[in-house]
Amino acid sequence: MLNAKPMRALGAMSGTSLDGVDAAVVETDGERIYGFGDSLYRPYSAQEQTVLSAALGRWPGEDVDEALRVVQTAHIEALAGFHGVDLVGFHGQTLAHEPQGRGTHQMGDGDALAQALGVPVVWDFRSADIRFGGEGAPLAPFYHFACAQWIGAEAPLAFLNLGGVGNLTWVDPRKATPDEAGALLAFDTGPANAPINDVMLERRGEPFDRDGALARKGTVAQGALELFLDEPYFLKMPPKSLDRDAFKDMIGLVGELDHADAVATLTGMSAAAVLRGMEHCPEPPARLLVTGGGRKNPVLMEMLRVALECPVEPVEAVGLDGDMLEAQAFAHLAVRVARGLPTSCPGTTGVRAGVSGGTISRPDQETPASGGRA
Ligand SMILES: Nc1ncnc2c1ncn2[C@@H]1O[C@H](COP(=O)(O)OP(=O)(O)OP(=O)(O)O)[C@@H](O)[C@H]1O
Ligand SMILES: CC(=O)N[C@H]1[C@@H]2OC[C@@H](O2)[C@@H](O)[C@@H]1O[C@H](C)C(=O)O
Repeated sequence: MLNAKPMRALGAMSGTSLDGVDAAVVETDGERIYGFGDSLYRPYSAQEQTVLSAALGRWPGEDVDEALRVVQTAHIEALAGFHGVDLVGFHGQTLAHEPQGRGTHQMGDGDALAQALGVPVVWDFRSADIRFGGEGAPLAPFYHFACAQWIGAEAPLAFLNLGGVGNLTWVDPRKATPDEAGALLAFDTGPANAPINDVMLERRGEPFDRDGALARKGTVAQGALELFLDEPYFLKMPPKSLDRDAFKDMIGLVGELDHADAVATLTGMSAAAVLRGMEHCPEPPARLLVTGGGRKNPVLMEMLRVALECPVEPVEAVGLDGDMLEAQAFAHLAVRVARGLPTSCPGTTGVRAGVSGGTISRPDQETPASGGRA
């Protein structure tokens, strides 16, 4: 592959926990990371979250107008202050995900965003992968490969994202490219924060279990944990992916428990799902680097540490930003799409062969690069 000039790409991610939009700049040619730029978090208001929650499970053509307005407005507010950007990677808001059924729905209008920002926008990253037999997720693994090289890793390691859903990427940084056979194995581990958040909201009126404070006071109910681990998903070989609410029924398993035991048990379930996932690693990783909001939950992190032989650290241990890694991933992937490079491969989504997902929308008039944020 000829060397390409690095671009200043701006990625935007609105994740399954519906907390807000993360936006971050990466200098990248889609293969290597050259540096990081500015970043910004634009939270959704409680009212916006209510609108988005109500739209979960809906497909294109169903009643999503109000939710679409929330997503578009929040993204324009988050992204408009960045200048000197060559390309935007716009993930959108996942409302529904059925790779073997109706497909996947990342709500968002990349055309309108390109017009509003005056910058080309890459969006709809997941559909092409599903068309070619893949799960459509996870897609961050190609960026994890670039991160492994950026930090100079020489032995296989793993990245774990603890968002609403958990996903694990095993990386062999000795391979030349992410789509080389054996370079990556990735899949969703199971629910991570989503069920904890749902129960915290329902029982305590709080959006999440800050610092694992409630889980720490409770005890994991072993019976419920075992029932959870009987789910056929855990026996399935990767690649595999999940919808946010695929495990909604697990909340019923803790229905009879008091608040602290319920949250401790859901936290234990998230950790146990990761531990099951680790068994799929082709060889033991030298370390497990954790990104996403769950890395800030010390109870969850401790459950992983006591059960695993390798060090379990937040990605900050290697100088990466765990709040922005997914936004950066979609910046990096946008550049890959612009260059026609694959964004997924059999090891990451089960797609038949490497495929470059994403649609590029160009504005009628591009905004000249200028100074400012990023
Ligand atoms: N201090 C904290 N203590 C405990 N949990 C936390 C803390 N900070 C964040 N979290 C959890 O992390 C979640 C946000 O994580 P993140 O932003 O990675 O999710 P997401 O990107 O929306 O999800 P996904 O990766 O599934 O799309 C919060 O909803 C909360 O559950
Ligand atoms: C369909 C969808 O939006 N999936 C998300 C979700 O959130 C975490 C996990 O489930 C992962 O599969 C994916 O996001 C990350 C960014 C990914 O594609 O790598």
